[in-house]
Amino acid sequence: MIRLTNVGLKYDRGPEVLQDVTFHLRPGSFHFLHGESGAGKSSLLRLMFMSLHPNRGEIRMFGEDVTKVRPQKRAQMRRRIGIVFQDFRLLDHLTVWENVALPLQVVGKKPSDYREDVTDLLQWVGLGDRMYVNPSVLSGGEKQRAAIARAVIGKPEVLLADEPTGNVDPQMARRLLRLFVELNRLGTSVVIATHDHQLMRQFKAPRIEVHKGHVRII
Ligand SMILES: Nc1ncnc2c1ncn2[C@@H]1O[C@H](COP(=O)(O)OP(=O)(O)OP(=O)(O)O)[C@@H](O)[C@H]1O
Repeated sequence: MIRLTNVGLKYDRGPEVLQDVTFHLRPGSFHFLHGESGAGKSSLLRLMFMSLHPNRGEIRMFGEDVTKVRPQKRAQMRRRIGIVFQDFRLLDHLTVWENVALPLQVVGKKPSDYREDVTDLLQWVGLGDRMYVNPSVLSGGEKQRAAIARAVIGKPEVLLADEPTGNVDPQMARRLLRLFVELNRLGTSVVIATHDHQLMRQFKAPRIEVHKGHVRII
């Protein structure tokens, strides 16, 4: 499903921030992505989301070599991936509800087919009374929950989440983890970048460890 072989990444003329990264994530797998600040976790997620290109090596997503596919095909492949960015990237000209509905709208689903699901999910993540406001008025934790709802609503084949519980209290972090586990149970491959040791203790899963640009799965 996701296969990286001897991948190297550098920004501009800087040093390689990821070196010789090789791993394979199977369909339906669940991994935490862990490493010190600046180790390269977000960069690795962006490579898997195909928004960054490696300087060397090969990345295959859904069986395709991502550096060889046309931009239009890459955009189609991205629709199979749910992503939670560290900076949320909610669209401020839409309501929270519309943001969460967007992934379903872009794949041509009818509003009548998803109206209830979007509302139910927003209630589940504790945003039942914030659905029709603009994301700009939300707190950091509320934005994070909206971004998570948007990433999971379409039951993507792959979910990539960058510190998805960084702005919420431990109880909400557990609730959100349950959402990721449930999605994984339905077949989604999940990768969650986190510093949260408590979260990693609550759910035993292999870790993709990033240390000084090197990656290993433990
Ligand atoms: N756009 C960029 N241009 C130049 N260097 C970058 C860029 N983005 C990241 N880096 C560098 O790449 C390295 C890895 O950064 P990355 O954000 O992937 O780490 P991280 O493990 O996600 O860190 P954190 O846990 O603090 O979010 C860092 O040294 C960072 O300074």
